[in-house]
Amino acid sequence: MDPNDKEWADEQKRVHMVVNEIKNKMIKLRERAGQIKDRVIDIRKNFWEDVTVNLDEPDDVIETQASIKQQAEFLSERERSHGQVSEQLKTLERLESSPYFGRIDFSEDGFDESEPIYIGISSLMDENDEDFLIYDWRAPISSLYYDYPPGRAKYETVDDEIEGEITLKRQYIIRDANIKGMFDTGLTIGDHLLQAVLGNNADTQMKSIVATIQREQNQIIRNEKSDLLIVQGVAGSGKTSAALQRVAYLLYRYRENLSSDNIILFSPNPLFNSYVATVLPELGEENMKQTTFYDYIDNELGKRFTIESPFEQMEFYLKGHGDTYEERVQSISYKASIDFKHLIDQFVMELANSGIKFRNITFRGKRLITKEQIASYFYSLDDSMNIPNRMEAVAKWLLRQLKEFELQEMEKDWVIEETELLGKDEYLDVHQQLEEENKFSEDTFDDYLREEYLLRKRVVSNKLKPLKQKIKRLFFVDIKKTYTALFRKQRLTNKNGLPSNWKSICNHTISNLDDKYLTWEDATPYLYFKKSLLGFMSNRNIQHVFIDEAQDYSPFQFAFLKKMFPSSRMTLLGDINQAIYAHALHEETLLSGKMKEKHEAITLTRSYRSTMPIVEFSKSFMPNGDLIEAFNRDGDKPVLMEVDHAEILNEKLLQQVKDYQSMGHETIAVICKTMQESQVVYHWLRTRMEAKMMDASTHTFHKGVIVIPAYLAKGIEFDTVIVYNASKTQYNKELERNLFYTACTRAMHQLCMFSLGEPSTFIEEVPRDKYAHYKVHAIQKSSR
Ligand SMILES: Nc1ncnc2c1ncn2[C@@H]1O[C@H](COP(=O)(O)OP(=O)(O)OP(=O)(O)O)[C@@H](O)[C@H]1O
Repeated sequence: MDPNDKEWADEQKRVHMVVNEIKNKMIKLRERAGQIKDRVIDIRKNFWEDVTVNLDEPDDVIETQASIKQQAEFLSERERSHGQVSEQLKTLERLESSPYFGRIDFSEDGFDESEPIYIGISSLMDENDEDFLIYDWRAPISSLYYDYPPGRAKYETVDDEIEGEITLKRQYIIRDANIKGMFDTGLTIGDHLLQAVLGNNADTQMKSIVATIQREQNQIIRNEKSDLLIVQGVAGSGKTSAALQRVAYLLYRYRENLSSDNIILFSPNPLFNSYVATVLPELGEENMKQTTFYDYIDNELGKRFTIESPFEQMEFYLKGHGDTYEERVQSISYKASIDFKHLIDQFVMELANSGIKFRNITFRGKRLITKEQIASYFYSLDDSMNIPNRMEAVAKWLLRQLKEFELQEMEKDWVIEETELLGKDEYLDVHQQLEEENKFSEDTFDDYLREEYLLRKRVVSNKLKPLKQKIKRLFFVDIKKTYTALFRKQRLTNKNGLPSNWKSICNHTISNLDDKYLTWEDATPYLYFKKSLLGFMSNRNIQHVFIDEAQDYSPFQFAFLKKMFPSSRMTLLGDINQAIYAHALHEETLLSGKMKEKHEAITLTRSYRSTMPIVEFSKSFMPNGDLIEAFNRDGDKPVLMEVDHAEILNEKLLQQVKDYQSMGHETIAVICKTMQESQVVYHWLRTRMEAKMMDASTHTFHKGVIVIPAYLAKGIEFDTVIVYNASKTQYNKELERNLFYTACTRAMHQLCMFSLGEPSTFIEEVPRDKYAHYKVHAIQKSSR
């Protein structure tokens, strides 16, 4: 639409009117914030003046306490409302520059007039608080905007379905209260706007997509019915974006009962956490809890074990050779399976009758209760109780035993000696206690004995405290030894379904456990086993669990998470084509459509991240690639440069990076296959230009030239991608197909692949017209 149109002028007038209203509201709110702040300062200053303090009689003490409590509540209520007003101000500040991005004119059946609905990141009422000037994008009526082209349409309210006709659908780009662009749109939400958004440079932080959410993405965002929602979406189809806008939607929809603390997102790596950190705050919401599955496990087991990270496991896998390589691949695959979980469950059932290993309870080098006594008590308990409940009963029994022991121990010489070593404070404390308890005792000798008694009690109790705490934490169960017994026992079996190298796998597992080392494939089963004995203490505070890159979770890991969050709704998002972990090779991934649990599945087939030529190229070597659809954004064909010397490769790489920089690209990723390769490339590059290395410990994402292994680039995107060595020797095995696909699909605008020698078989599968192929024999010379 043209800025000279009358309609444009009218719309601009409305923007000014709305922005004026926002400004007025801000003035009023600032005034209110100031008043509340003054009041808060006032209350803090005069806190004690307004409290009646009287400690003469017990009744007076109670009254004083009540008075203090009341005053404290009054203060925190004021502080809370100050917080709320500040939040409202922040939202208005966000609206001030760009109050809305969309409009639909909707005429509800049964009403004559069609009403314009303006949609923005938050609602805004008019001066009299009667009419909506802006509707929040998450309001029920706003779904019309995302779901329908002009014509018949309907939306659901909490208890009704409203039908009618959309007579107009319009999009705006508004910056600093000026309309920069305005489009009337048809079927999909603004190709124009989407083209503009996707054509921008990559950012180090993900952006919100509320202005251009597509219909199929909206289905994910607003899904309220499913307890388990599984999204299979091709690379760049907006899975992560949809997940984050879904969090914002849920926080709005259930704002009475749901807060960001009730939502957890499992993300693929620490870098990803910072990459997505700004989306929710941009939408006026707080971030949900975020963790990686590794951090979650490490938090539980990291004190007792060194735990291999999934990336270390990946490095092992990608090396592709070694004496025990095949055996370990088998082990990874089996330990990821539900069969292995069944094996553990079966073992736990047997342990209910015998076999759990316990630890002796010792104190000052002396065995107080032997492991045999504990075992005998445990197995004497009613076996209709489950194991964790029996463990709790054992803990209580042990604490009772300790209490008896404590009384006996008080008489020992060492205790008397230690009372002499107690500090002045302890003496004073005991003296005071005695004074309170024996206020009117006049017998000094008696008082002395009592004092001594209390001191001895204190010495023993202090000494026993750590032991009691350990008992409460059920440390008397020797989990490692019990778990090891599973493999000792198992290595004798040769059942169907077990890997052919099972005996050897068992031996390796035992030796790792002895060394307090957990491989990544062992970590979840071990924790699952531990919790099967000690109790899951499931996290009922979490109401929604989001798992991004869900294809990388094994069926065992998923079953574990279900058990940890039994009452939570789950949203799993992933792409089977990006499954790169070894267990995914033989085992089903969560997204392969064979999930047994009741679930709803949504498929996203359209890729928004990369230009059409990049999508066309990368889908050509993927099975079912024809189901991947490219968003229509033009760009250069991917380039393959085949070189015959590592030196030439490096020189060409340098040249290519410089070319991309001169084209204005800001994030340029050199993607390698392994960490080792990345380090070599990084060391070469950084002596010639500014470059950064990203490894598993990188927590923030910066613009510039980045060297990164493919598996760490998951979930993020770059203006341009250079695949360092896309040769046949590097990308050949089936899982390497997915790794290569993941690498290529990180590119938004340009993709270049170098190949030292013959190119990867995957590239050979791509029709020749989908990429440019250059063979470079010497640095200056290149031929087509
Ligand atoms: N509706 C949309 N409007 C604007 N941009 C979008 C939309 N959907 C996706 N995008 C953009 O496409 C890119 C890819 O999105 P996102 O990272 O959410 O995809 P993904 O499916 O999680 O990708 P992958 O699995 O490859 O990591 C992002 O830059 C995102 O902003």
